[in-house]
Amino acid sequence: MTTEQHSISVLGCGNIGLSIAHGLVNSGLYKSNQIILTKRNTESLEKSMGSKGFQVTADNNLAVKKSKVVIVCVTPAQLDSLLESIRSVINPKYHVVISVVSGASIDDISVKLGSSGVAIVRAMPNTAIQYCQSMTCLAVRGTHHVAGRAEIEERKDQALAISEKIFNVLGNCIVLKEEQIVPATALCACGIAFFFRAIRAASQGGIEIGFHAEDAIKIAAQTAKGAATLVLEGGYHPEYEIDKVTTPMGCTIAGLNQMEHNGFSSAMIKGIVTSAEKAASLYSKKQPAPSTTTHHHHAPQAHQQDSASTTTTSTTSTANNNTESKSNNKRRTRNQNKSTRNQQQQQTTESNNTQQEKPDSNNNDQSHEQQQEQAPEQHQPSTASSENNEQQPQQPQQQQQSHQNNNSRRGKSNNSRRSNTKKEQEDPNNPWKKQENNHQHPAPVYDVNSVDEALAKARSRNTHQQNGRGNRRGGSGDGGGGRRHNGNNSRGGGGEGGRRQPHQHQHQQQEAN
Ligand SMILES: NC(=O)C1=CN([C@@H]2O[C@H](COP(=O)(O)OP(=O)(O)OC[C@H]3O[C@@H](n4cnc5c(N)ncnc54)[C@H](OP(=O)(O)O)[C@@H]3O)[C@@H](O)[C@H]2O)C=CC1
Ligand SMILES: O=C(O)[C@@H]1CCC=N1
Repeated sequence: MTTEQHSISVLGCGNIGLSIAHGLVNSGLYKSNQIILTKRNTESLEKSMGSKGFQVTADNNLAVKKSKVVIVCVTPAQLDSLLESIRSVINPKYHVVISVVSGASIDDISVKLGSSGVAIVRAMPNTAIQYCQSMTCLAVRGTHHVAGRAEIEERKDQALAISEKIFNVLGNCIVLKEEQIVPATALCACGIAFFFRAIRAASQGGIEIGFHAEDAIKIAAQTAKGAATLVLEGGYHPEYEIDKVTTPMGCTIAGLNQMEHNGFSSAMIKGIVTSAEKAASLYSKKQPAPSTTTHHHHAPQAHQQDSASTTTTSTTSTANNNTESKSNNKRRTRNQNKSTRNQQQQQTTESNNTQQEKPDSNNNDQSHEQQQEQAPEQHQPSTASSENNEQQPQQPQQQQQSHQNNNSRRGKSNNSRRSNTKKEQEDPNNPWKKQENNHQHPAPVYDVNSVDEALAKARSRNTHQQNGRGNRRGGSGDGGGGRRHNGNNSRGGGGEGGRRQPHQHQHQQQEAN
C-alpha cells in the first residue's frame, strides 16, 4: 500500500477538514501536493492552503475522480447535496468514503450515493488531528447488512484498514460499532471543547490569584497535558492519580471538594449527555440555514463574562448527590435523561438563538482559516455553516442512535506516535498562538513501511500493558460505571474511599492487530 495508491481528497474544507488536511501533512503521511481540498468558495482556501501546495478546487467530482480516499467533511445540512453531486463519479469498487459528518449513518450515505456497495467508514476525530493528537473513533457498517456478500465485506475491511492506518498516524483511533459514533461525537469530537473550557476556567482562576493571562493559560494547558499523559501513559485511573496529589488536610482536596460542591463533574457529565442527544438528531433534523451574516468576535473580556455565567448556572450538586447513590444502571440512565431533558429545554432556546447567528457560508472559508490562525481576541465561536438551499426535509430512514448503547466492539487501538508539539516560534503580536508555519509541525516522515513499523511498535507497547481492567470509577454523579458510596468521599464526588487500585486504561487493553 502506498500513499500514491491512496490519493486523498477532503471534501468540505471548513474547520475539521482543514485540521485533517494539516494533520495529514504534519504527520508526514502525505505531502501537501498529494491532497485535494474542496469547498464551494475557494478564494481564501487558495490563499491559505493553495499557497502551501495543496490542490484546491470547488469541483468535488474532479477531486473524487483523482482520489482513492474521499473524506467528507461538510455539515449534516450540506451532506445530501454533496453526496448527490458526487454519486455519478463514485466507483463502489474503488473508492473509500470516510465521513466525519455527525449523525449521518452509513445507510444514509449509501442511499444518497445510490449504492449499498460503496465502502464507507464513519470517523469521528477532533481538531487536535491537526497536530496528530486526535482521538478518532471509527465504524463500518454492521456485517448483517452485507451478509453473504464477500466482495463488499472485503472492500469494507480494506476501507477500515486504510482508515485505521491514517487515523492512527493522526493520533489514536479505535473501532466501534456504528451506533457508538454518536456518543463518540460527544465524548471525542465535542469533548475537546469541554477540555478547552476547563483549561480556560483554570486559567481564569489563575489570573484571579495573580498570574498574567498568558502565563495562566500556559500553566493550565501544560498541566492539563500532564494529567492526560499520566492517564494515557501510566494507564492509571484519574482518581488514582488524584489520590497522589491530595495531601491529607491539604489544599488540593479543599479545591476539589469546592468544585464538586459546585457541580463540576455533574456539569461535565450532563454536557456530554446533552451533546450526544443533539448529535443524534443533527442529520435527521437538519439545521435551518443561518439567517444572518454576523461574525462573532469574542474579546477576552467577553469570554470571561461568558465563563462567569457558565459557572453560576450550575444547579447540579443536588442532582449529583442524588445520582451518586444509585448504582443501578437503568435508574441512573433515567435520571440522566430526566436532567438532560430539563437542561435541553433551556438549551433549545439558546441553540435556536445561536442558529440564527451563524455566519454566512460565503465568508465561511475565510473564517475557518482565521479560526485556525487567529488570536483569542478575534476568536469566533465554532459555527457550522450552511446555505439557504441546504435546508433539507427530514429523512424518514434516519435511525437515531442512542447514546446509551454501550455494547462496544472495542477495536484495535494504538498509541501510534507521539507528536512533537513543541512551540517553535511565537508571533510577537499574538503571544497565544503559534505562527502559521508551525502548522508544518516537525514530525517524523512516514513512508508506508515506516507507518507499519510505527504501528507495530505501538501495538507491542500496548500489549505490554494489557492486563486486568481494574476498577472503573465514576468521577461523580451519574457517570462512570464503578461502585459508588453515598458520598462521604467528595473528591470526584463518587469514588470509593481509600486508596485506589491501579487501573489499566481501557484502550490500552485492546488487542492491537
Ligand atoms: N468541527 C469539528 O471539530 C468536528 C466536526 N465534525 C463534523 O464535520 C462536519 C464539518 O464540520 P465543521 O468543519 O465544523 O463545519 P464547517 O462549516 O466549518 O465546514 C464545512 C465546510 O464544507 C464546505 N462545503 C459545504 N458544502 C460543500 C460542497 N457541496 N462541496 C464542497 N465543500 C462544501 C463549506 O465551505 P463552502 O461554504 O465554501 O462550500 C465549509 O467550509 C460536520 O458534519 C461536523 O459534524 C466532526 C468532528 C469534529
Ligand atoms: O459541534 C458539532 O456539531 C460538531 C460535531 C462534533 C464537533 N463539532
